Amino acid sequence: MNLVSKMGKVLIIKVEELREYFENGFQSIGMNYYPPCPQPEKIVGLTPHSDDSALTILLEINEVEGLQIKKDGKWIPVTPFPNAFVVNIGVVLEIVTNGTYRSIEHRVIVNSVQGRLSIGTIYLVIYDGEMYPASNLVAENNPPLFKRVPVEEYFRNLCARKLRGKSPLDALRIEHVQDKYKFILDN
Ligand SMILES: O=C(O)CCC(=O)C(=O)O
Ligand SMILES: [Fe+2]
Repeated sequence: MNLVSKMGKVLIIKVEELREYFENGFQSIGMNYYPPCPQPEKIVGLTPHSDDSALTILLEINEVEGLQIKKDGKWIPVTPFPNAFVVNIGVVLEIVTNGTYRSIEHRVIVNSVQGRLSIGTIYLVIYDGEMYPASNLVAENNPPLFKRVPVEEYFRNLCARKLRGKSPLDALRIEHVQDKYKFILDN
């Protein structure tokens, strides 16, 4: 809540709205072990994905490289930093911040020498609520980029597919380009 509140303050999201979303959200924890592999180029540690959390806080326990983020179509390694967390924006915050904070696509690759250990906590919204862009971040010249969706429905759709390829977030995107063309045609 502390981290999310600070982000909300910077973006001028109403505190009540943040509470509604996050105060009774749940947190879970997961540990990942990527054993060394003699032919690392033939396998994937963790397939490319965006986190479906609000925030993910990750500790690369034994500081072995492997995490990569996709930037401008290229995979960039995230070099482990001693005693530091990696904080990832998840799709929930992307929706709430109306796209101001983006959830970045990432993956994990393995190596032939050293196993990699990480531990992540994910923080989520309340299950019986709805996800939608915060009201202060939506205006006539800044339309909502995502449709409002019940959290439960979003995660049901998410579980119906594998952790692969397009996120169900893409199904929620509102296309505004057409509105622009319509405006040009109408005028
Ligand atoms: O092991 C890692 O560094 C990343 C794990 C991850 O992306 C995840 O659990 O969602
Ligand atoms: Fe992840």
